[in-house]
Amino acid sequence: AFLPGGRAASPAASCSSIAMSAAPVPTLTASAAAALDEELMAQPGFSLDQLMELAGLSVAAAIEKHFPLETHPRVLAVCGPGNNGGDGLVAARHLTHFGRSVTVVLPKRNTKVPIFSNLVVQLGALGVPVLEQLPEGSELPARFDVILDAIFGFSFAGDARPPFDAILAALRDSTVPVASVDVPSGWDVDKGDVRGVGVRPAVLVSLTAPKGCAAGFGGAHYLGGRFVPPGIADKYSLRSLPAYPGAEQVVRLK
Ligand SMILES: NC(=O)C1=CN([C@@H]2O[C@H](COP(=O)(O)OP(=O)(O)OC[C@H]3O[C@@H](n4cnc5c(N)ncnc54)[C@H](O)[C@@H]3O)[C@@H](O)[C@H]2O)[C@@H](O)CC1
Ligand SMILES: [K+]
Repeated sequence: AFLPGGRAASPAASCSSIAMSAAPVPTLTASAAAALDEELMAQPGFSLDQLMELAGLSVAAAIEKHFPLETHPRVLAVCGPGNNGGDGLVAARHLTHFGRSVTVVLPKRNTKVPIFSNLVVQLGALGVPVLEQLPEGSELPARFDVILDAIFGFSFAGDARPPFDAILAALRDSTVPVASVDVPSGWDVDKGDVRGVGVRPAVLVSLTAPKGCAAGFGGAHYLGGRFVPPGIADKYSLRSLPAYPGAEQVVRLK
């Protein structure tokens, strides 16, 4: 089921579209995604905590749908220094409540913004190990059934700096299936894996709307982040995104 088509793009929208299912799915450029994010907080007055909670819940729901608990009980959530990493911390908490055995890797702790410290405390209360370093690449297949890539999202730019460069390389080489949050880490947000150094996810969970890089993604593609009001959907030409069925937190695009 698709919502009625969107109106003409506003200058701020910077949207294009990708043909992935029955109808073209609109995409956001990195700059439009950042502007939309700010607008959600300024106009309907969402707090970052609210958006991050819904985003992380969507990610956990996608993992729950795609990777059965019986075959994929052990999840490694690798979390970066920004809000993409925050989504990963939230998803790790929900996945633990869903019955998964979750381990978090958080190489750079954000101690300045209380949201992040609180998320780490919440994981501690659930007994989730929070590591500073990625386990050896050779250990990953024996210890984990799925890796959540919450390293970088739509604000990533340039070459990944240490220690994330080595982490990206290890995930890229691993045989453990990767599920990426919003953007496959290491990919150019608008153009895709142009440098050939990014992760190679089996699953992508786009938040709010797919970013331009999703056009080059061949795996299972979900949309989550169920918080966009009609006025903002119109402004960014997102009206033609698929509707979420019932109480679902994700909808599969491909
Ligand atoms: N409206 C939305 O779409 C929402 C987005 N959220 C998430 O927020 C993400 C964007 O968050 P942010 O803007 O905090 O940015 P990111 O999480 O994409 O990354 C920013 C961090 O990465 C670092 N960084 C950037 N390039 C780097 C490089 N080359 N090497 C090493 N470090 C680098 C920056 O210094 C910063 O610490 C989205 O992708 C999504 O996952 C959600 O949390 C909330 C709602
Ligand atoms: K990511």
